[in-house]
Amino acid sequence: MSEQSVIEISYLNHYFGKGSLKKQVLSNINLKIEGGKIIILMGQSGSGKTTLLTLIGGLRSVQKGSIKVLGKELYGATPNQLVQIRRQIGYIFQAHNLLGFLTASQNVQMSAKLNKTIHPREIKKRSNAILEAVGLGKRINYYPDALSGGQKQRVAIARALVSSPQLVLADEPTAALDSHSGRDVVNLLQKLAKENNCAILIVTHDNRILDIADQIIYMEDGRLVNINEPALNL
Ligand SMILES: Nc1ncnc2c1ncn2[C@@H]1O[C@H](COP(=O)(O)OP(=O)(O)OP(=O)(O)O)[C@@H](O)[C@H]1O
Repeated sequence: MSEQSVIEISYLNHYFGKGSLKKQVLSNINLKIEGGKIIILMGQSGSGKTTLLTLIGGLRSVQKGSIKVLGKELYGATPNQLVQIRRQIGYIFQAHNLLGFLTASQNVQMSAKLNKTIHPREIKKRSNAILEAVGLGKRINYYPDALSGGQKQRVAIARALVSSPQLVLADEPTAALDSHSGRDVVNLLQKLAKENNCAILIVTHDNRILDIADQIIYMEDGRLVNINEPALNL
């Protein structure tokens, strides 16, 4: 799938509010992301990064324009179709959202269960194998409270990758981490992404992780500006 677009966005516009309070937050976004690529999305606070990420992730409805994710059009998609697409995407957020009453292994297994492609008998084995791969082999039965920030974020990565998604969306995955843990987490993300030929779109303010990107794109007032073409808008 490496040459095919995992994300294809054309003339996407998005608005918040109604009537005189209506405000345009995304303007004519066009973007293609291919399989296996790591794309970093940067931009000032309020420029529209999270709005774009949540639209791509099927977490809000497309109002105008087109977003195709893994070949499926999100514009006009029914809630049921959006659920199906969401199951094919791995999400990693700043607040890792682990369930405190489940162990690391159970948190990962729960995500794996949602993906009907994994045989029930394989779920535990796969979950523990991926925790091993992120360096938590000795912590699989720990509850989140007993793990450090970096370890929790590794569980979140394991959870996002357990079903081998072709797309991972990460919103500020290193924001809560010190520089050492942040570096570990992105190195891991890069390694696992390349192994699984998975595209990763990362929203970040963290300049220390830019080197892992195949491409860096900037957002300014709801518009995309490619770093390779700075004359366009900067
Ligand atoms: N639910 C909402 N209702 C109204 N306005 C919103 C809503 N969510 C975001 N906005 C506005 O849309 C614009 C884009 O917000 P968004 O969160 O996408 O920016 P961002 O680039 O991710 O910012 P940050 O880096 O601070 O997370 C901002 O002006 C914000 O105030």
